[in-house]
Amino acid sequence: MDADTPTDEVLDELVATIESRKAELPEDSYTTTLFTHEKGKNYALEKLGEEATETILAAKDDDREELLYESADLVYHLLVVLAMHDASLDDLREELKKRF
Ligand SMILES: N=c1c2ncn([C@@H]3O[C@H](COP(=O)(O)OP(=O)(O)OP(=O)(O)O)[C@@H](O)[C@H]3O)c2ncn1[C@@H]1O[C@H](COP(=O)(O)O)[C@@H](O)[C@H]1O
Repeated sequence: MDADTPTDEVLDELVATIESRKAELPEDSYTTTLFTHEKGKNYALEKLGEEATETILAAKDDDREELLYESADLVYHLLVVLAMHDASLDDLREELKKRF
């Protein structure tokens, strides 16, 4: 993924990067640490919970900039946890579409 990626393709590009890290486990990657931590998937779940809490606190503070920053952290960690369970972005889209 790079800065030239159109914004409407960002989620797909991010998931492609996460899937690539999951397959290749490069050493210098934060995503790799989430997939390989000694606590197992609990580590990524703890991070997801932390980011959810930080997002809630930003919203309670009416801090729009912080809300967007923490929401991006939250979405990234959610996408990693979905990838851990072999759930794709299309699976998520399908689930959301069912509710239309
Ligand atoms: N979108 C993200 C992303 N969002 C958050 N993070 C990391 O998630 C961690 C969040 O943990 P913390 O909140 O504890 O970190 P922190 O720096 O203290 O942050 P705050 O407490 O201030 O919120 C930080 O290390 C962030 O770098 C991310 N790491 C990676 N990505 C994407 O994943 C791609 C691959 O990254 P690597 O796997 O590292 O190559 C990157 O190019 C990005 O596109």
